[in-house]
Amino acid sequence: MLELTAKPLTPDAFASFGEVLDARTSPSFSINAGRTQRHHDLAKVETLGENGHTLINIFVSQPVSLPLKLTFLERHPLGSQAFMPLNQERFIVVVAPPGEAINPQDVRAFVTDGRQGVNYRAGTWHAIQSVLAREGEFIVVDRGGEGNNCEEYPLDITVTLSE
Ligand SMILES: NC(=O)N[C@@H](O)C(=O)O
Ligand code: NI
Repeated sequence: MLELTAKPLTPDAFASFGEVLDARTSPSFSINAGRTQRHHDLAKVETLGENGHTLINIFVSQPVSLPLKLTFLERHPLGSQAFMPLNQERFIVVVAPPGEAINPQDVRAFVTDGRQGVNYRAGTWHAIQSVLAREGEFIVVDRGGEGNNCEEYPLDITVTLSE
């Protein structure tokens, strides 16, 4: 059993797994006659394989209980997957680097602060969406198309929050 304490999510700590989506830490430029700041091109959307194309989805998820007990991580080899909360929901992120096997020492657990989203790079191992405290609504941008784009890797992980 791998036991992890989730740490606050930061762009640097997450850089090898994908991108953090956050208007507070990303550059922007003014559009719409100055009424809007555009935080432009924040993450790489990958849609690989046959008929690969981008999907825009809404996930409505029930909260997880803590400590979070995981029995697997999953990956999407053919595409990236981004989650952005619509109502400042916090969620737990558990990731491991792309590869055919997971080294338990490389698994990392993070917790978001409500203003952050994530984009998992294609092939990054991750826990399925794990929203905290209340039902959560998320914009999810990922890949549609042919082929199997969801693989699971059995791994028992318990995640706690330090707070
Ligand atoms: N299966 C699905 O659409 N969602 C998962 O990939 C997830 O990461 O939550
Ligand atoms: Ni996923």
